[in-house]
Amino acid sequence: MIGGDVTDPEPGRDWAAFQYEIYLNGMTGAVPRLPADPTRLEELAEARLGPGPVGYVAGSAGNGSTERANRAALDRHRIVPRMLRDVRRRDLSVELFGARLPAPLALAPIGVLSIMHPEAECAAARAAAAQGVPFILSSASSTPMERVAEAMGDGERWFQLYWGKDREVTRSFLDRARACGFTVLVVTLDTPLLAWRPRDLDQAYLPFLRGVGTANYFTDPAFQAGLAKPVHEDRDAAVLHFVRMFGDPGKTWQDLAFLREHWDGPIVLKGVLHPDDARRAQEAGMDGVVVSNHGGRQVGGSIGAADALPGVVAAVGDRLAVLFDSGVRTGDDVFKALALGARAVLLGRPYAYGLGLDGQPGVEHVIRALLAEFELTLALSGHTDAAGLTPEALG
Ligand SMILES: Cc1cc2nc3c(=O)[nH]c(=O)nc-3n(C[C@H](O)[C@H](O)[C@H](O)COP(=O)(O)O)c2cc1C
Ligand SMILES: CC(C)CC(=O)C(=O)O
Repeated sequence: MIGGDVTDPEPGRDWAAFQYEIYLNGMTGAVPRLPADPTRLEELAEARLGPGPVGYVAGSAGNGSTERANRAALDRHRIVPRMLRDVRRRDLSVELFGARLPAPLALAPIGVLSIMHPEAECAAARAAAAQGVPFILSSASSTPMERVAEAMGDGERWFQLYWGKDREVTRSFLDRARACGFTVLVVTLDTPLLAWRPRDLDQAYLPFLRGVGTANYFTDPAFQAGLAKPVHEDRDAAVLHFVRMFGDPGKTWQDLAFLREHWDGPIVLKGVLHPDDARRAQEAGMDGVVVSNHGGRQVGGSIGAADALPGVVAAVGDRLAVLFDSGVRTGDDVFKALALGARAVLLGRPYAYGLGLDGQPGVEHVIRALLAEFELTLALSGHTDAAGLTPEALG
């Protein structure tokens, strides 16, 4: 039986070595805990956790056409591999907001993760930290940000803000996030209201109404100040207050000045799909945008996110960091997004399924599999630097 390293790895950087780890473990009879094909995760998670929680994660706005458009847009772009280009040394690292990341990947903000696993955000954040990938903590996490920050040690952490109606709560969230060592603020623009989501409506499954995803709010002094009675005395009233204030359909571009004033670090606007909105982000002093349609969960019939990416990159790519999510499932999706001009991608639903199936190791498996496949795709297509990909790599 072969033992030891078979891939000449540089420790901690050779993502592709995961491929041989799986083969070699399998040869000793160890059954892989999760499949290598990420598209099987949803089905396995549903079998394990049932239709409510997995339906919430998998569900979309309207009839799901935006989610399908996300896949179609990525599938339409094709890689044109080049040969004989010496791809022994590969560099997946990228520079983002003054930090060097080992790979062009962060975990997308996903709220309410306790519906998938009891260790919820703490397990996902630890997995991200162990793999050197930034973890973006949702405002609607099921664990208070202080506990998640403590669980993940010195791992790179960004904070996603749901920019609600109460300024004092926003100010307090920013203060708490800063104190917890979150470096980048990700402001989600596409969720001022919750979309029409038929699957959740038919199952009457909305985590907040069950008190999940409210932990940052219920532990917040500014939020508590808006309640007639303490949370433990009237939980239903606290949930209703949360539902009423977490989104704000009244916000406009002018309001960004408040965030710029109260957050010193980089600010990234998530949910930008139009080049003019990207230009407005730049004019408002923002540092980056995430081209995203929230995984098709907000606007049915929307443009596929990868179809929106080239226009946004052309508008602001030389001045702002353009990130991408919505539909990323495989290593070749990461390759395509980078070739279209994204600096990094955010991974969404697949890591939530990995969490549901196997907690922290499940999330680590999903991250490693994605990056192994990306590194192999990069090399087999004749490229060595993630940061150097351009549209020329595509047909
Ligand atoms: C269950 C679930 C909860 C989410 N919660 C948030 C959230 O709290 N904040 C946010 O900005 N985006 C949230 N998102 C959107 C993700 O950050 C990301 O944009 C989306 O999952 C990308 O689509 P994909 O998972 O299909 O690739 C959520 C997505 C899912 C599936
Ligand atoms: C509406 C949110 C608070 C959670 C979310 O972003 C989502 O479910 O897509």
